[in-house]
Amino acid sequence: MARYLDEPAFRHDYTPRTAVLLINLGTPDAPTAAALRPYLKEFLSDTRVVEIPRAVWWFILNGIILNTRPRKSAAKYATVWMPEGGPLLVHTRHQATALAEALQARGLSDLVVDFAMRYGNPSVESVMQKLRGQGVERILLFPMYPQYAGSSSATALDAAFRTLMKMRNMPEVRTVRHFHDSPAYIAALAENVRSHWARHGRPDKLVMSFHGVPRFTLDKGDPYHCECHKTGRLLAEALELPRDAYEVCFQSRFGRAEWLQPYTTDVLTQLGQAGTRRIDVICPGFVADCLETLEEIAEEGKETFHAAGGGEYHYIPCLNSSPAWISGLAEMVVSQLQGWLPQTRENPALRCERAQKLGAKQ
Ligand SMILES: C=CC1=C(C)c2cc3[nH]c(cc4nc(cc5[nH]c(cc1n2)c(C)c5CCC(=O)O)C(CCC(=O)O)=C4C)c(C)c3C=C
Ligand SMILES: [Fe+2]
Ligand SMILES: [Fe+2]
Repeated sequence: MARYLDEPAFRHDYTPRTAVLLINLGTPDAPTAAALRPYLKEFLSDTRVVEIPRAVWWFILNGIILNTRPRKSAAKYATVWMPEGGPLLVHTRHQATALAEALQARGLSDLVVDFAMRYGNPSVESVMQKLRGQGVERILLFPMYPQYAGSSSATALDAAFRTLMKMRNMPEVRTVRHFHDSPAYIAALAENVRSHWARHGRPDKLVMSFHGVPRFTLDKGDPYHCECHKTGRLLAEALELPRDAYEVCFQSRFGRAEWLQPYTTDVLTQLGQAGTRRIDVICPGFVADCLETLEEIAEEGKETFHAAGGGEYHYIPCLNSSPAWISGLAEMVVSQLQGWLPQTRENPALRCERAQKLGAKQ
């Protein structure tokens, strides 16, 4: 295997470009067991995601999980699949297009905006290679996770760094670590909730459900738990909610180990048992709707709450391509790109000897 990826020969005659690369988690290519298997294998083989000793995990993953989970997960994906593909992919694609338009409207039409997925397609490597082919020499790597976690943001950046190791002419990169307390993100979330309330009235309780991670990661230094709580507090402040009007909880537990608590299912059950007349559930940690929000929260969550005796259940969709979010995202991008814009074309009179011999083309 070649040490480096194919890259275009160096040229003098183009203006080096800057790109924003949105990176999200990834989704299977189809809602089928056959498509789920390689996706789950790639995802669950990531040592940032599952920290069980490799030899033990290899047997559990290949012997049990990959023989049972693909079929079960495929059935869940089938309930949320959209005509253009998996919701996470569809929303991320829309977000990239809308962000490019918002940046154009700010006079940044030369910026390239693209997206990639940490697992599955389009892979981080393939998109970064495409960007190099487009003359991109500076990349803002933007994991689409508001709260930093080793198992989400860091592994997305690992994939980009691994790609850089395969590049002869390595571009400059900047990374976004998190944006859990960014005023633009909080304002977009608050706007999303307010517009839901303007149409449907207010609940007794706002449930903020974040993706969970194993509990031990908090003790070992992962700031994810605290960042989720800070987002929750800032969102509540923006909505002027007292502490007893909202709950922060954690969903999507995987395996038998303890994950961050309280678990969303327990909170929904308790609120139902308490006879709560109406709850609204929002998933602030996901900027795009996906299996975990549409199936686990909007569908299963509702069943859990109703089965426990609860009343009305409203799921508030993710930010997706809401105008407030896209404009907030553009604001964050512009602030991250300070000092990188604009880039200028090299003076032709100063081209190197090789380029002068090659003539006007170079
Ligand atoms: C095995 C442990 C898992 C950890 C740790 C984990 C962290 C984590 N995940 C997200 C965001 C998403 N996860 C999604 C799906 C999903 N997550 C896990 C497991 C862990 N996640 C699995 C096995 C799956 C696949 C679906 C299934 O079989 O249940 C998704 C949705 C993807 C989609 O296609 O729609 C997202 C998004 C974060 C942010 C995070 C750590 C903070
Ligand atoms: Fe997950
Ligand atoms: Fe904390």
